[in-house]
Amino acid sequence: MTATPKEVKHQSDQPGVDAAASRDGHIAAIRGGVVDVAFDGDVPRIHDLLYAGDVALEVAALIGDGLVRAMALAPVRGLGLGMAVRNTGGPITVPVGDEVLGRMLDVFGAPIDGRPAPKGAALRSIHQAPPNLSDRVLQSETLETGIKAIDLLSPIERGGKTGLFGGAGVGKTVLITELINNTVQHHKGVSLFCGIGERSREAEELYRDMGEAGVRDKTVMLFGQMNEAPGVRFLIGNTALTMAEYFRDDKGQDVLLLIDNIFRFVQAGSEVSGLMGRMPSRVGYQPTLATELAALEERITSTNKGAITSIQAVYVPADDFTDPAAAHIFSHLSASVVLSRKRASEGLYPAVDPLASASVMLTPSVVGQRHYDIARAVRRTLADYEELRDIIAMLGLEELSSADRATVARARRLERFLTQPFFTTGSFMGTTGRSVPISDTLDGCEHILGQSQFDLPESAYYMIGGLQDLKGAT
Ligand SMILES: Nc1ncnc2c1ncn2[C@@H]1O[C@H](COP(=O)(O)OP(=O)(O)OP(=O)(O)O)[C@@H](O)[C@H]1O
Repeated sequence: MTATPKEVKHQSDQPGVDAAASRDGHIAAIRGGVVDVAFDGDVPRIHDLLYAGDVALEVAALIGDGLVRAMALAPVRGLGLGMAVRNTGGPITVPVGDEVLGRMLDVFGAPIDGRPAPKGAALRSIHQAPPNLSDRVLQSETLETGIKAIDLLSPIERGGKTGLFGGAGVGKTVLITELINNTVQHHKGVSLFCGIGERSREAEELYRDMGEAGVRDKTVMLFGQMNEAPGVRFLIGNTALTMAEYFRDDKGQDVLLLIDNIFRFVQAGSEVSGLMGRMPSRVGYQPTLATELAALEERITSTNKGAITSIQAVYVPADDFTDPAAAHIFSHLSASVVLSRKRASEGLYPAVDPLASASVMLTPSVVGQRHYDIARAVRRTLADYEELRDIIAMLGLEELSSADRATVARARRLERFLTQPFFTTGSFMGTTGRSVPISDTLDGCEHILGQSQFDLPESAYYMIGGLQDLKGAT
Protein backbone atom coordinates (compact mmCIF):
# COMPACT_ATOMS: atom_id res chain seq x y z
CA MET A 1 0.00 0.00 0.00
CA THR A 2 1.15 3.49 -0.74
CA ALA A 3 1.29 6.15 1.94
CA THR A 4 -0.31 9.33 0.69
CA PRO A 5 0.52 12.78 2.06
CA LYS A 6 -2.35 14.60 3.73
CA GLU A 7 -1.92 18.00 2.03
CA VAL A 8 -2.33 18.51 -1.70
CA LYS A 9 0.21 20.74 -3.41
CA HIS A 10 -0.56 22.18 -6.83
CA GLN A 11 2.15 22.77 -9.39
CA SER A 12 2.02 22.96 -13.15
CA ASP A 13 4.45 20.77 -15.03
CA GLN A 14 2.31 19.70 -17.99
CA PRO A 15 0.68 21.95 -20.55
CA GLY A 16 -3.08 22.03 -19.99
CA VAL A 17 -2.82 20.30 -16.65
CA ASP A 18 -2.95 22.66 -13.73
CA ALA A 19 -2.40 20.28 -10.87
CA ALA A 20 0.30 17.66 -10.76
CA ALA A 21 1.46 17.36 -7.18
CA SER A 22 2.73 13.93 -6.19
CA ARG A 23 -0.84 12.96 -5.31
CA ASP A 24 -2.48 14.28 -8.44
CA GLY A 25 -2.99 12.57 -11.76
CA HIS A 26 -4.75 13.11 -15.06
CA ILE A 27 -7.49 11.39 -17.02
CA ALA A 28 -6.13 8.79 -19.45
CA ALA A 29 -9.40 7.27 -20.71
CA ILE A 30 -13.14 7.58 -20.23
CA ARG A 31 -15.56 4.71 -20.89
CA GLY A 32 -19.09 5.52 -19.82
CA GLY A 33 -19.09 5.66 -16.04
CA VAL A 34 -15.53 4.30 -15.75
CA VAL A 35 -12.50 6.59 -15.91
CA ASP A 36 -8.82 5.61 -16.12
CA VAL A 37 -6.50 7.99 -14.30
CA ALA A 38 -2.71 8.07 -14.67
CA PHE A 39 -0.56 9.02 -11.69
CA ASP A 40 3.11 9.96 -11.93
CA GLY A 41 3.77 10.01 -8.20
CA ASP A 42 1.94 8.10 -5.50
CA VAL A 43 -0.72 5.74 -6.82
CA PRO A 44 -4.01 5.81 -4.89
CA ARG A 45 -5.38 2.79 -3.06
CA ILE A 46 -8.54 0.83 -3.83
CA HIS A 47 -11.62 2.79 -2.63
CA ASP A 48 -9.75 6.13 -2.56
CA LEU A 49 -11.94 9.04 -3.55
CA LEU A 50 -10.69 11.15 -6.46
CA TYR A 51 -12.05 14.34 -7.94
CA ALA A 52 -11.90 15.42 -11.59
CA GLY A 53 -13.26 18.95 -11.34
CA ASP A 54 -16.33 18.36 -9.20
CA VAL A 55 -16.95 14.83 -10.53
CA ALA A 56 -16.20 12.27 -7.80
CA LEU A 57 -14.51 9.00 -8.77
CA GLU A 58 -13.85 5.94 -6.62
CA VAL A 59 -10.82 3.77 -7.35
CA ALA A 60 -12.02 0.26 -8.24
CA ALA A 61 -8.91 -1.35 -9.77
CA LEU A 62 -5.16 -0.77 -9.95
CA ILE A 63 -3.96 -1.53 -13.44
CA GLY A 64 -0.20 -0.99 -13.00
CA ASP A 65 2.27 1.59 -14.31
CA GLY A 66 0.59 4.31 -12.26
CA LEU A 67 -2.80 3.71 -13.91
CA VAL A 68 -5.98 3.24 -11.87
CA ARG A 69 -9.53 2.51 -12.99
CA ALA A 70 -12.24 4.40 -11.16
CA MET A 71 -16.05 4.46 -11.08
CA ALA A 72 -17.62 7.85 -11.68
CA LEU A 73 -20.16 8.90 -9.07
CA ALA A 74 -21.72 11.59 -11.23
CA PRO A 75 -22.35 12.06 -14.97
CA VAL A 76 -19.03 12.26 -16.80
CA ARG A 77 -20.21 15.07 -19.08
CA GLY A 78 -17.57 17.77 -19.20
CA LEU A 79 -14.63 15.49 -18.43
CA GLY A 80 -11.84 15.31 -21.00
CA LEU A 81 -8.59 13.45 -21.58
CA GLY A 82 -5.65 15.00 -19.73
CA MET A 83 -7.88 16.72 -17.19
CA ALA A 84 -6.41 17.00 -13.71
CA VAL A 85 -7.56 14.55 -11.05
CA ARG A 86 -7.09 15.13 -7.33
CA ASN A 87 -6.75 12.25 -4.88
CA THR A 88 -8.34 12.99 -1.52
CA GLY A 89 -6.15 10.26 0.02
CA GLY A 90 -9.03 8.37 1.63
CA PRO A 91 -12.34 6.65 0.98
CA ILE A 92 -15.81 8.21 0.87
CA THR A 93 -16.85 9.15 4.39
CA VAL A 94 -20.40 9.88 5.47
CA PRO A 95 -21.90 11.48 8.56
CA VAL A 96 -23.19 9.05 11.19
CA GLY A 97 -25.21 9.71 14.33
CA ASP A 98 -28.47 11.25 15.44
CA GLU A 99 -27.76 14.23 13.16
CA VAL A 100 -28.78 12.19 10.10
CA LEU A 101 -32.19 11.21 11.51
CA GLY A 102 -35.11 12.75 9.67
CA ARG A 103 -32.94 13.47 6.66
CA MET A 104 -32.98 12.46 3.01
CA LEU A 105 -29.36 11.99 1.90
CA ASP A 106 -27.30 10.80 -1.07
CA VAL A 107 -24.34 8.41 -1.33
CA PHE A 108 -21.99 10.99 0.25
CA GLY A 109 -24.41 11.66 3.09
CA ALA A 110 -25.12 15.05 1.50
CA PRO A 111 -28.67 16.38 1.82
CA ILE A 112 -31.18 16.00 -1.02
CA ASP A 113 -34.10 17.33 1.02
CA GLY A 114 -33.21 20.98 0.48
CA ARG A 115 -32.08 21.49 4.07
CA PRO A 116 -28.53 22.30 5.26
CA ALA A 117 -25.98 19.47 5.62
CA PRO A 118 -26.06 17.55 8.94
CA LYS A 119 -23.71 19.47 11.28
CA GLY A 120 -21.31 18.13 13.86
CA ALA A 121 -21.78 14.48 12.92
CA ALA A 122 -18.81 12.10 13.03
CA LEU A 123 -17.59 10.90 9.63
CA ARG A 124 -17.03 7.24 8.82
CA SER A 125 -15.75 5.36 5.77
CA ILE A 126 -18.51 3.62 3.82
CA HIS A 127 -16.32 0.52 3.44
CA GLN A 128 -16.34 -1.56 6.60
CA ALA A 129 -15.70 -5.21 7.32
CA PRO A 130 -18.66 -7.34 8.43
CA PRO A 131 -18.76 -8.26 12.14
CA ASN A 132 -16.83 -11.33 13.29
CA LEU A 133 -18.75 -14.57 13.22
CA SER A 134 -18.32 -14.85 16.99
CA ASP A 135 -20.10 -11.49 17.50
CA ARG A 136 -23.15 -12.43 15.44
CA VAL A 137 -26.29 -13.55 17.17
CA LEU A 138 -29.27 -15.46 15.90
CA GLN A 139 -32.66 -14.59 17.27
CA SER A 140 -35.77 -16.67 17.22
CA GLU A 141 -38.37 -13.96 17.39
CA THR A 142 -40.70 -12.81 14.67
CA LEU A 143 -41.63 -9.29 13.63
CA GLU A 144 -45.39 -9.05 13.23
CA THR A 145 -46.39 -7.00 10.21
CA GLY A 146 -50.19 -7.11 10.36
CA ILE A 147 -50.19 -8.50 6.82
CA LYS A 148 -52.03 -11.83 6.98
CA ALA A 149 -50.29 -13.70 4.17
CA ILE A 150 -46.81 -12.75 5.43
CA ASP A 151 -47.37 -13.31 9.15
CA LEU A 152 -48.98 -16.69 8.48
CA LEU A 153 -46.82 -18.20 5.75
CA SER A 154 -43.52 -16.36 5.78
CA PRO A 155 -43.04 -14.73 9.19
CA ILE A 156 -40.31 -12.11 9.23
CA GLU A 157 -37.35 -12.77 11.51
CA ARG A 158 -36.50 -9.98 13.93
CA GLY A 159 -32.82 -9.33 13.31
CA GLY A 160 -32.90 -11.36 10.08
CA LYS A 161 -33.16 -10.66 6.36
CA THR A 162 -36.37 -10.97 4.41
CA GLY A 163 -36.69 -10.68 0.64
CA LEU A 164 -39.78 -9.60 -1.30
CA PHE A 165 -39.34 -11.21 -4.69
CA GLY A 166 -41.33 -10.37 -7.77
CA GLY A 167 -41.23 -9.46 -11.46
CA ALA A 168 -42.10 -6.02 -12.79
CA GLY A 169 -45.26 -4.45 -11.42
CA VAL A 170 -46.47 -7.23 -9.10
CA GLY A 171 -46.52 -4.98 -6.05
CA LYS A 172 -43.05 -4.97 -4.42
CA THR A 173 -42.93 -1.23 -3.83
CA VAL A 174 -46.53 -1.13 -2.59
CA LEU A 175 -45.78 -3.98 -0.16
CA ILE A 176 -42.58 -2.42 1.16
CA THR A 177 -44.36 0.90 1.66
CA GLU A 178 -47.12 -0.90 3.57
CA LEU A 179 -44.52 -2.65 5.70
CA ILE A 180 -42.99 0.74 6.49
CA ASN A 181 -46.43 2.00 7.42
CA ASN A 182 -47.15 -0.98 9.69
CA THR A 183 -43.77 -1.51 11.32
CA VAL A 184 -41.84 1.78 11.52
CA GLN A 185 -44.36 3.32 13.91
CA HIS A 186 -44.11 0.43 16.38
CA HIS A 187 -40.39 -0.11 15.91
CA LYS A 188 -38.45 0.96 18.99
CA GLY A 189 -35.12 1.77 17.37
CA VAL A 190 -34.42 3.69 14.20
CA SER A 191 -35.36 2.93 10.61
CA LEU A 192 -33.32 3.38 7.47
CA PHE A 193 -34.76 3.35 3.99
CA CYS A 194 -32.31 2.78 1.15
CA GLY A 195 -33.64 3.41 -2.36
CA ILE A 196 -31.45 1.82 -5.03
CA GLY A 197 -32.07 2.37 -8.73
CA GLU A 198 -35.82 2.91 -8.54
CA ARG A 199 -37.91 5.84 -9.76
CA SER A 200 -36.95 9.23 -8.28
CA ARG A 201 -40.56 10.18 -7.70
CA GLU A 202 -40.89 7.25 -5.27
CA ALA A 203 -38.27 8.93 -3.09
CA GLU A 204 -40.24 12.13 -2.93
CA GLU A 205 -43.51 10.27 -2.20
CA LEU A 206 -41.91 8.28 0.59
CA TYR A 207 -40.44 11.40 2.20
CA ARG A 208 -43.89 12.96 2.25
CA ASP A 209 -45.56 9.75 3.53
CA MET A 210 -43.02 9.46 6.35
CA GLY A 211 -43.74 13.05 7.35
CA GLU A 212 -47.50 12.42 7.33
CA ALA A 213 -47.12 9.23 9.40
CA GLY A 214 -45.06 11.23 11.92
CA VAL A 215 -42.11 8.82 11.79
CA ARG A 216 -39.67 10.91 9.81
CA ASP A 217 -37.58 12.00 12.80
CA LYS A 218 -36.57 8.42 13.59
CA THR A 219 -35.88 7.52 9.98
CA VAL A 220 -32.99 8.12 7.59
CA MET A 221 -33.70 7.99 3.87
CA LEU A 222 -30.89 7.35 1.41
CA PHE A 223 -31.30 7.39 -2.32
CA GLY A 224 -29.24 6.44 -5.36
CA GLN A 225 -32.01 6.31 -7.94
CA MET A 226 -32.23 5.12 -11.54
CA ASN A 227 -31.16 8.46 -13.03
CA GLU A 228 -27.85 8.33 -11.17
CA ALA A 229 -24.46 6.92 -12.21
CA PRO A 230 -24.00 3.14 -11.78
CA GLY A 231 -21.23 3.86 -9.25
CA VAL A 232 -23.75 5.66 -7.02
CA ARG A 233 -26.27 2.82 -7.23
CA PHE A 234 -23.47 0.40 -6.43
CA LEU A 235 -22.30 2.27 -3.31
CA ILE A 236 -25.49 3.65 -1.78
CA GLY A 237 -26.05 0.34 0.08
CA ASN A 238 -22.65 0.79 1.77
CA THR A 239 -23.62 4.30 2.84
CA ALA A 240 -26.83 2.97 4.38
CA LEU A 241 -25.01 0.14 6.15
CA THR A 242 -22.41 2.50 7.60
CA MET A 243 -25.15 4.58 9.19
CA ALA A 244 -27.04 1.46 10.34
CA GLU A 245 -23.88 0.02 11.91
CA TYR A 246 -23.37 3.19 13.91
CA PHE A 247 -26.85 2.90 15.44
CA ARG A 248 -26.33 -0.81 16.10
CA ASP A 249 -22.76 -0.76 17.42
CA ASP A 250 -22.27 2.68 18.97
CA LYS A 251 -25.79 3.31 20.27
CA GLY A 252 -26.88 -0.32 20.84
CA GLN A 253 -30.15 0.33 19.02
CA ASP A 254 -32.28 -1.95 16.90
CA VAL A 255 -32.36 -0.93 13.27
CA LEU A 256 -35.00 -1.62 10.66
CA LEU A 257 -33.37 -1.46 7.22
CA LEU A 258 -35.62 -1.38 4.16
CA ILE A 259 -34.03 -1.70 0.75
CA ASP A 260 -35.85 -1.09 -2.53
CA ASN A 261 -34.40 -2.64 -4.67
CA ILE A 262 -31.38 -4.86 -3.94
CA PHE A 263 -31.43 -6.27 -7.49
CA ARG A 264 -30.48 -2.80 -8.72
CA PHE A 265 -27.29 -3.05 -6.66
CA VAL A 266 -26.33 -6.23 -8.53
CA GLN A 267 -27.32 -4.60 -11.80
CA ALA A 268 -25.17 -1.52 -11.08
CA GLY A 269 -22.26 -3.86 -10.29
CA SER A 270 -22.75 -5.55 -13.63
CA GLU A 271 -22.82 -2.22 -15.50
CA VAL A 272 -19.59 -1.17 -13.80
CA SER A 273 -18.00 -4.58 -14.39
CA GLY A 274 -18.70 -4.40 -18.13
CA LEU A 275 -17.17 -0.94 -18.34
CA MET A 276 -14.17 -2.12 -16.32
CA GLY A 277 -13.48 -4.64 -19.07
CA ARG A 278 -14.22 -7.83 -17.10
CA MET A 279 -15.60 -10.78 -19.03
CA PRO A 280 -19.24 -11.36 -18.18
CA SER A 281 -20.23 -14.59 -16.49
CA ARG A 282 -23.54 -16.49 -16.40
CA VAL A 283 -26.49 -14.66 -18.07
CA GLY A 284 -24.20 -11.68 -18.63
CA TYR A 285 -23.69 -10.93 -14.94
CA GLN A 286 -20.36 -9.85 -13.49
CA PRO A 287 -17.99 -12.70 -12.50
CA THR A 288 -17.75 -11.06 -9.06
CA LEU A 289 -21.52 -11.15 -8.40
CA ALA A 290 -21.31 -13.52 -5.42
CA THR A 291 -18.49 -11.66 -3.65
CA GLU A 292 -19.95 -8.19 -4.26
CA LEU A 293 -23.32 -9.26 -2.91
CA ALA A 294 -21.78 -11.08 0.06
CA ALA A 295 -19.67 -8.01 0.95
CA LEU A 296 -22.89 -6.02 1.36
CA GLU A 297 -25.22 -8.70 2.73
CA GLU A 298 -22.74 -9.94 5.34
CA ARG A 299 -22.71 -6.46 6.88
CA ILE A 300 -26.46 -6.71 7.43
CA THR A 301 -26.35 -8.80 10.58
CA SER A 302 -27.36 -8.68 14.20
CA THR A 303 -24.71 -8.63 16.91
CA ASN A 304 -24.83 -8.77 20.67
CA LYS A 305 -25.00 -4.96 20.65
CA GLY A 306 -28.11 -4.55 18.50
CA ALA A 307 -30.12 -6.07 15.68
CA ILE A 308 -30.51 -5.05 12.06
CA THR A 309 -33.77 -6.37 10.65
CA SER A 310 -33.76 -5.92 6.92
CA ILE A 311 -36.52 -6.19 4.36
CA GLN A 312 -35.29 -6.14 0.81
CA ALA A 313 -37.36 -5.87 -2.35
CA VAL A 314 -35.87 -8.05 -5.09
CA TYR A 315 -36.79 -7.50 -8.72
CA VAL A 316 -36.85 -10.81 -10.59
CA PRO A 317 -35.96 -10.25 -14.26
CA ALA A 318 -38.53 -11.73 -16.65
CA ASP A 319 -40.19 -13.52 -13.69
CA ASP A 320 -37.34 -16.04 -13.85
CA PHE A 321 -36.53 -17.15 -10.31
CA THR A 322 -33.50 -19.10 -11.51
CA ASP A 323 -31.86 -15.84 -12.56
CA PRO A 324 -28.37 -15.80 -10.95
CA ALA A 325 -28.95 -12.44 -9.21
CA ALA A 326 -32.25 -13.59 -7.66
CA ALA A 327 -30.78 -16.97 -6.72
CA HIS A 328 -27.74 -15.43 -5.01
CA ILE A 329 -29.83 -12.89 -3.10
CA PHE A 330 -32.14 -15.71 -2.04
CA SER A 331 -29.26 -17.56 -0.42
CA HIS A 332 -28.64 -14.70 2.05
CA LEU A 333 -32.17 -14.53 3.40
CA SER A 334 -34.00 -16.10 6.30
CA ALA A 335 -37.46 -15.45 4.87
CA SER A 336 -38.62 -14.98 1.31
CA VAL A 337 -41.98 -13.59 0.30
CA VAL A 338 -42.58 -14.43 -3.35
CA LEU A 339 -45.08 -12.31 -5.28
CA SER A 340 -46.79 -14.02 -8.18
CA ARG A 341 -47.96 -12.44 -11.40
CA LYS A 342 -50.87 -14.86 -11.64
CA ARG A 343 -52.26 -13.72 -8.30
CA ALA A 344 -51.73 -10.06 -9.15
CA SER A 345 -53.61 -10.60 -12.43
CA GLU A 346 -56.54 -12.09 -10.47
CA GLY A 347 -56.54 -9.04 -8.18
CA LEU A 348 -55.46 -11.17 -5.19
CA TYR A 349 -53.32 -8.47 -3.47
CA PRO A 350 -50.88 -8.72 -1.82
CA ALA A 351 -49.94 -11.22 -4.52
CA VAL A 352 -48.04 -13.49 -2.10
CA ASP A 353 -47.51 -16.96 -3.55
CA PRO A 354 -48.38 -19.22 -0.60
CA LEU A 355 -46.53 -22.22 -1.96
CA ALA A 356 -43.30 -20.50 -2.99
CA SER A 357 -42.93 -18.21 0.06
CA ALA A 358 -40.99 -19.57 3.02
CA SER A 359 -39.32 -18.62 6.27
CA VAL A 360 -36.94 -20.31 8.66
CA MET A 361 -39.16 -18.91 11.42
CA LEU A 362 -42.04 -21.17 10.43
CA THR A 363 -41.26 -23.96 12.89
CA PRO A 364 -43.28 -25.03 15.94
CA SER A 365 -40.52 -23.94 18.31
CA VAL A 366 -40.68 -20.33 17.09
CA VAL A 367 -44.27 -19.65 16.04
CA GLY A 368 -45.94 -22.36 18.15
CA GLN A 369 -47.55 -25.64 17.16
CA ARG A 370 -50.97 -24.16 16.30
CA HIS A 371 -49.60 -21.53 13.92
CA TYR A 372 -47.36 -24.13 12.28
CA ASP A 373 -50.20 -26.62 11.82
CA ILE A 374 -52.57 -24.00 10.38
CA ALA A 375 -49.91 -22.72 7.97
CA ARG A 376 -49.27 -26.27 6.76
CA ALA A 377 -52.96 -27.01 6.38
CA VAL A 378 -53.44 -23.78 4.37
CA ARG A 379 -50.54 -24.72 2.10
CA ARG A 380 -51.81 -28.26 1.64
CA THR A 381 -55.32 -27.08 0.77
CA LEU A 382 -53.98 -24.57 -1.75
CA ALA A 383 -51.59 -27.16 -3.24
CA ASP A 384 -54.46 -29.65 -3.62
CA TYR A 385 -56.52 -26.97 -5.32
CA GLU A 386 -53.65 -26.28 -7.76
CA GLU A 387 -53.70 -29.95 -8.75
CA LEU A 388 -57.47 -29.98 -9.17
CA ARG A 389 -57.43 -26.87 -11.37
CA ASP A 390 -56.58 -28.81 -14.54
CA ILE A 391 -59.38 -31.31 -13.94
CA ILE A 392 -61.82 -28.48 -13.31
CA ALA A 393 -60.69 -26.75 -16.51
CA MET A 394 -61.22 -29.92 -18.55
CA LEU A 395 -64.24 -31.58 -16.95
CA GLY A 396 -65.87 -28.91 -14.81
CA LEU A 397 -66.43 -28.64 -11.09
CA GLU A 398 -69.39 -31.04 -11.17
CA GLU A 399 -67.16 -34.01 -12.01
CA LEU A 400 -65.24 -33.70 -8.75
CA SER A 401 -65.96 -35.85 -5.70
CA SER A 402 -67.71 -34.05 -2.86
CA ALA A 403 -64.46 -34.09 -0.82
CA ASP A 404 -62.60 -32.42 -3.69
CA ARG A 405 -65.39 -29.90 -4.10
CA ALA A 406 -65.08 -29.00 -0.43
CA THR A 407 -61.31 -28.59 -0.88
CA VAL A 408 -61.92 -26.20 -3.78
CA ALA A 409 -64.46 -24.20 -1.76
CA ARG A 410 -62.06 -23.94 1.17
CA ALA A 411 -59.07 -23.08 -1.02
CA ARG A 412 -60.86 -20.33 -2.92
CA ARG A 413 -62.02 -18.78 0.36
CA LEU A 414 -58.53 -19.04 1.85
CA GLU A 415 -57.07 -17.35 -1.22
CA ARG A 416 -59.49 -14.50 -0.77
CA PHE A 417 -59.11 -14.32 2.99
CA LEU A 418 -55.36 -13.89 2.53
CA THR A 419 -55.94 -10.70 0.54
CA GLN A 420 -56.25 -7.49 2.50
CA PRO A 421 -56.75 -3.79 1.86
CA PHE A 422 -53.60 -1.73 2.40
CA PHE A 423 -53.32 1.65 4.06
CA THR A 424 -50.98 2.82 1.31
CA THR A 425 -53.33 1.93 -1.55
CA GLY A 426 -56.37 3.43 0.16
CA SER A 427 -56.29 6.52 -2.01
CA PHE A 428 -56.66 4.64 -5.31
CA MET A 429 -58.55 1.55 -4.10
CA GLY A 430 -61.13 3.56 -2.16
CA THR A 431 -60.74 1.30 0.89
CA THR A 432 -59.23 1.84 4.30
CA GLY A 433 -56.29 -0.38 5.15
CA ARG A 434 -56.43 -3.17 7.71
CA SER A 435 -53.67 -4.39 9.95
CA VAL A 436 -54.57 -7.86 11.22
CA PRO A 437 -53.09 -9.40 14.38
CA ILE A 438 -51.74 -12.90 13.79
CA SER A 439 -54.30 -14.32 16.25
CA ASP A 440 -57.13 -13.11 13.98
CA THR A 441 -55.38 -14.51 10.90
CA LEU A 442 -55.04 -17.91 12.59
CA ASP A 443 -58.67 -17.89 13.78
CA GLY A 444 -59.87 -16.99 10.28
CA CYS A 445 -57.87 -19.69 8.52
CA GLU A 446 -58.79 -22.29 11.12
CA HIS A 447 -62.45 -21.46 10.67
CA ILE A 448 -62.30 -21.81 6.88
CA LEU A 449 -60.30 -25.03 7.10
CA GLY A 450 -62.89 -26.54 9.43
CA GLN A 451 -65.87 -25.98 7.10
CA SER A 452 -67.08 -28.07 4.19
CA GLN A 453 -70.20 -26.02 3.42
CA PHE A 454 -70.17 -22.26 3.27
CA ASP A 455 -73.15 -19.95 3.61
CA LEU A 456 -71.28 -16.93 2.40
CA PRO A 457 -70.04 -16.50 -1.18
CA GLU A 458 -66.29 -16.41 -1.89
CA SER A 459 -66.46 -12.68 -2.49
CA ALA A 460 -67.38 -12.08 1.17
CA TYR A 461 -63.87 -13.16 2.14
CA TYR A 462 -62.14 -10.81 -0.32
CA MET A 463 -60.22 -7.74 0.91
CA ILE A 464 -61.28 -7.97 4.53
CA GLY A 465 -59.34 -7.88 7.80
CA GLY A 466 -60.21 -10.59 10.33
CA LEU A 467 -63.37 -12.70 10.58
CA GLN A 468 -65.16 -9.83 12.36
CA ASP A 469 -65.39 -8.12 8.97
CA LEU A 470 -66.98 -11.25 7.56
CA LYS A 471 -69.70 -11.09 10.16
CA GLY A 472 -70.36 -7.57 8.97
CA ALA A 473 -70.97 -9.01 5.48
CA THR A 474 -73.70 -11.39 6.59
N1 LIG B 1 -51.72 -4.45 -2.37
C1 LIG B 1 -52.17 -3.90 -3.49
N2 LIG B 1 -53.43 -3.51 -3.60
C2 LIG B 1 -53.89 -2.99 -4.74
N3 LIG B 1 -53.16 -2.77 -5.85
C3 LIG B 1 -51.88 -3.14 -5.81
C4 LIG B 1 -51.31 -3.72 -4.64
N4 LIG B 1 -50.03 -3.99 -4.89
C5 LIG B 1 -49.79 -3.59 -6.15
N5 LIG B 1 -50.90 -3.08 -6.72
C6 LIG B 1 -51.01 -2.58 -8.10
O1 LIG B 1 -49.86 -2.96 -8.84
C7 LIG B 1 -49.15 -1.80 -9.30
C8 LIG B 1 -47.67 -2.04 -9.29
O2 LIG B 1 -47.19 -2.13 -7.97
P1 LIG B 1 -45.68 -1.77 -7.59
O3 LIG B 1 -45.27 -0.46 -8.17
O4 LIG B 1 -45.54 -1.97 -6.13
O5 LIG B 1 -44.93 -2.93 -8.33
P2 LIG B 1 -43.39 -3.27 -8.36
O6 LIG B 1 -43.31 -4.72 -8.25
O7 LIG B 1 -42.67 -2.45 -7.35
O8 LIG B 1 -43.05 -2.79 -9.79
P3 LIG B 1 -41.66 -2.31 -10.43
O9 LIG B 1 -40.84 -3.51 -10.56
O10 LIG B 1 -42.12 -1.76 -11.74
O11 LIG B 1 -41.12 -1.26 -9.48
C9 LIG B 1 -49.62 -0.68 -8.38
O12 LIG B 1 -49.52 0.56 -8.99
C10 LIG B 1 -51.06 -1.08 -8.11
O13 LIG B 1 -51.91 -0.68 -9.16
